[in-house]
Amino acid sequence: MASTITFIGAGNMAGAIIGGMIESGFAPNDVIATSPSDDVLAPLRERLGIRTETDNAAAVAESDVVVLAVKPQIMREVCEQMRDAVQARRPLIVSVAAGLPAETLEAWLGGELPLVRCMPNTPALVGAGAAGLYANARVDEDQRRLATELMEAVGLVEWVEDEALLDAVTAVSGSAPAYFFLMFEAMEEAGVKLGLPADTARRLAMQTALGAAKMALSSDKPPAELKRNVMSPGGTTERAIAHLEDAELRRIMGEAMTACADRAAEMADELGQR
Ligand SMILES: NC(=O)C1=CN([C@@H]2O[C@H](COP(=O)(O)OP(=O)(O)OC[C@H]3O[C@@H](n4cnc5c(N)ncnc54)[C@H](O)[C@@H]3O)[C@@H](O)[C@H]2O)C=CC1
Ligand SMILES: O=C(O)[C@@H]1CCC=N1
Repeated sequence: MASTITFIGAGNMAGAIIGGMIESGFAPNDVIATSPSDDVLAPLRERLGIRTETDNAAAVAESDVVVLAVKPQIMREVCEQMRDAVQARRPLIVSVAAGLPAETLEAWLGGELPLVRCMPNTPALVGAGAAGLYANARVDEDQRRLATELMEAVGLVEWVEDEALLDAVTAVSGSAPAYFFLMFEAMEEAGVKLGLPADTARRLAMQTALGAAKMALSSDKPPAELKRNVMSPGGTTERAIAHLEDAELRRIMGEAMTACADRAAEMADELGQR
């Protein structure tokens, strides 16, 4: 039996997951997206053929899975407003919100609910997402499979058994597309300084990132060895890599990712304790 999956919130993340789901063959009629504004919903409805609803509780009343995809800052209010509908239906809850703990979300929704916390990323839109998932003790095997199926429709799924590790997942994949986009910006700017047209530099940098990722994923060699294979002794790459190592790229990445994970934990404190 097909499950009805409702997305509460229809912004960047929900749009990316829904787009990937439809692309991978989920029936548009089984998917509902909600938002207070029909202006947000209309393009999704028209582009993807999914159902939409401005009333969260009405959508929940016919759902088997409810994906919480609003900003963490308004999550409490949104959960409390649909608490009765959730308790009447008891669907599987999947939260994609950064930071917010499973226990807090479950309490805001009235308690005793199967809940999966998921940290996805926006490349889900092109079927190349990477998500970390954590299930609370009420999630049964079928629900675990359903959550896996939902997120595998848009990319890689890795389960973690310790909820705190989702902060690490946020640093490694949730926020990480932005690190690579920053790298693209920097490479394009440098390419232009070296004389290339901007669009040429951009295309070359992006294709190279795609190639490097595909190659690393399909190789049994570790990245360090693949890197060494590009570095001819006394050649150009060696010079570039030495510069990046001297500039302590590893330390900078470590600090940025620690800041990211710390912020996820901080958000849980800020938002969960109200
Ligand atoms: N953007 C990203 O790369 C990632 C975001 N997330 C998480 O996804 C969640 C959503 O983030 P974004 O999609 O970036 O935000 P967004 O601002 O693009 O989307 C939020 C959506 O919620 C809707 N909304 C506002 N009030 C509502 C209400 N009362 N009922 C229903 N919908 C309502 C808005 O219309 C908007 O469409 C956040 O909790 C964030 O932590 C997680 C991983 C990656
Ligand atoms: O920046 C954020 O808070 C969200 C969560 C992970 C990616 N975007």
